[in-house]
Amino acid sequence: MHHARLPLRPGMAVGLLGGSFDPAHDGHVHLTKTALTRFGLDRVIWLVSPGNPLKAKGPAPLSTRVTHARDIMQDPRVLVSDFEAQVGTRYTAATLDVLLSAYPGVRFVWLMGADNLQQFHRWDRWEDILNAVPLGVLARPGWRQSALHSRAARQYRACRIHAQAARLLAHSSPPSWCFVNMPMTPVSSTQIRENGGWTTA
Ligand SMILES: Nc1ncnc2c1ncn2[C@@H]1O[C@H](COP(=O)(O)OP(=O)(O)OP(=O)(O)O)[C@@H](O)[C@H]1O
Ligand SMILES: O=C(O)c1ccc[n+]([C@@H]2O[C@H](COP(=O)([O-])O)[C@@H](O)[C@H]2O)c1
Repeated sequence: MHHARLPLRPGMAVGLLGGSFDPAHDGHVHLTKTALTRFGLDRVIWLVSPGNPLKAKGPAPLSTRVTHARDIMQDPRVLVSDFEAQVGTRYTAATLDVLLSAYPGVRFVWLMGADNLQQFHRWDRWEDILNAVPLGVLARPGWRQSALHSRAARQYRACRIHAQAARLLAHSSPPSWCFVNMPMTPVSSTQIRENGGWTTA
């Protein structure tokens, strides 16, 4: 399980944004900047997935997606990484197992758009994820209500941190989660692919 060492130090609050990034777009940038500010994070790592386990169709080649993501996301606090391919994981729970043991003392927070919270209970070992790291959820067009009524949200209602206390999230003990609104960026990778803005040749 060798990987290029990530530049993280104990005590840092580090957001993890997993995604296909097929391709990366302004919505991802916007989510990341909002998360840095609202959750008081020191760093965000984009974990460019080798392939979402729930999606049947494979994405564009990993190196293409990483290169494009690095072009789009230019902020010294953000690192675009192919960590999952390096360590051979594609399930989030497994990725977190590796990260938590390799970087003790780092305060990881798993970030996601509200659409992902809605189907979060279908992820492999989803309750292990919630028990491993705090979860920071950012609103996305059309998904606020269904996300807040999702199975995970209902089951873990008591562990929700109010948006006004979002800066406590990285310092809270899991299970904990926080739902933060942000100005909507109505863009998606699906839309870009359908408009021919991204070719997977
Ligand atoms: N416009 C957006 N606003 C807020 N969150 C977003 C936005 N676009 C993507 N996200 C979030 O970013 C993460 C990674 O997204 P992903 O790479 O799947 O992009 P996507 O646009 O959702 O792709 P696709 O359309 O192929 O499903 C997910 O947690 C997703 O919820
Ligand atoms: O671990 C799982 O079972 C799982 C199921 C669906 C999605 N994920 C992760 O969620 C992130 C968002 O995926 P995607 O394809 O919607 O961009 C990405 O890091 C995936 O690996 C993880």
